[in-house]
Amino acid sequence: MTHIAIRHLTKEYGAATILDNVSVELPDHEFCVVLGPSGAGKTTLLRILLSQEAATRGEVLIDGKPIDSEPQPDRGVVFQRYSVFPHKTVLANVMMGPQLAAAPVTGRMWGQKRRALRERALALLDEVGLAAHLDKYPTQLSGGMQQRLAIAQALIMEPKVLLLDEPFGALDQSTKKAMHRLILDLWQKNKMTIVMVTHDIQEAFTLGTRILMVDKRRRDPQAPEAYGSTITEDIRLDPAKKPPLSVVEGEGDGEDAHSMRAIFAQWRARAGDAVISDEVAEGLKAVV
Ligand SMILES: Nc1ncnc2c1ncn2[C@@H]1O[C@H](COP(=O)(O)OP(=O)(O)OP(=O)(O)O)[C@@H](O)[C@H]1O
Repeated sequence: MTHIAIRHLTKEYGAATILDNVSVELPDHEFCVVLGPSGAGKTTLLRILLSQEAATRGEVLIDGKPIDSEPQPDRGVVFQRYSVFPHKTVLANVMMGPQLAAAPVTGRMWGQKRRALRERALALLDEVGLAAHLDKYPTQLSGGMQQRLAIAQALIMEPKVLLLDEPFGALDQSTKKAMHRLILDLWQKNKMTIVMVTHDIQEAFTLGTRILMVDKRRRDPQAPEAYGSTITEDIRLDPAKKPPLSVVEGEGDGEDAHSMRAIFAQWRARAGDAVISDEVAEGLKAVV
């Protein structure tokens, strides 16, 4: 069970307010997708969830306990790029995290423990489709393969929460689709709670059980940094009743709330209220 509670979270950098009083509860096994304009504070929110940044005010609780002030293996992360070790092979990359956790200085592990870890790493690499590339280095892999490796690297730590910061943003469409199938499969199997940032509305609808829009509610043209972002839309999607993705068309790129609302409206018009939960239908009445 992994329940995330974000309570009255505010983040300021000097005089600039980035996040302003953000509160949300994410139940166990939620696949939460965060959309919002560039600079809205999406990555900042992920970094706070990861303890790479401290909140100015407010708190984050996982299963009722405030998160540790340092990054811990209970929360894994995959960024858009550069999260694998370039000088290590695929297999060594995946074994590295548990080795460093067991022996922070040397990163070495011996005997039975090492054999067990190797077995686990091999199974995971098989799951993400990299079993045939164990001895390659990241530069010898395609972008999609590098992201598969980054996902395996995060999952070997058995995180309760997986944080994804535009992990598929740099991939071509067909690789992206394959990665979507993979991440949904891993999410089901591993029963983790996922929080993912993306600019891609189609991706949000494909993957999410919950979509949060992060944006400013108030703007002062004279003082653009005066107000921070908060959650302006909170949509629950019932995975059992999702329409085919072809229903989610539109030009929106997740950059603005307006295009997202237009897509919700279009989705409802084509698919009907039956495909969305009552709660979502209520939410839609409010925004459309
Ligand atoms: N360490 C920092 N010091 C000062 N300002 C920062 C710092 N980190 C982020 N910011 C500012 O916080 C704001 C939000 O940045 P963040 O990266 O969270 O936005 P984002 O929504 O993820 O944007 P994008 O979609 O473009 O990636 C930006 O204005 C950024 O300049």
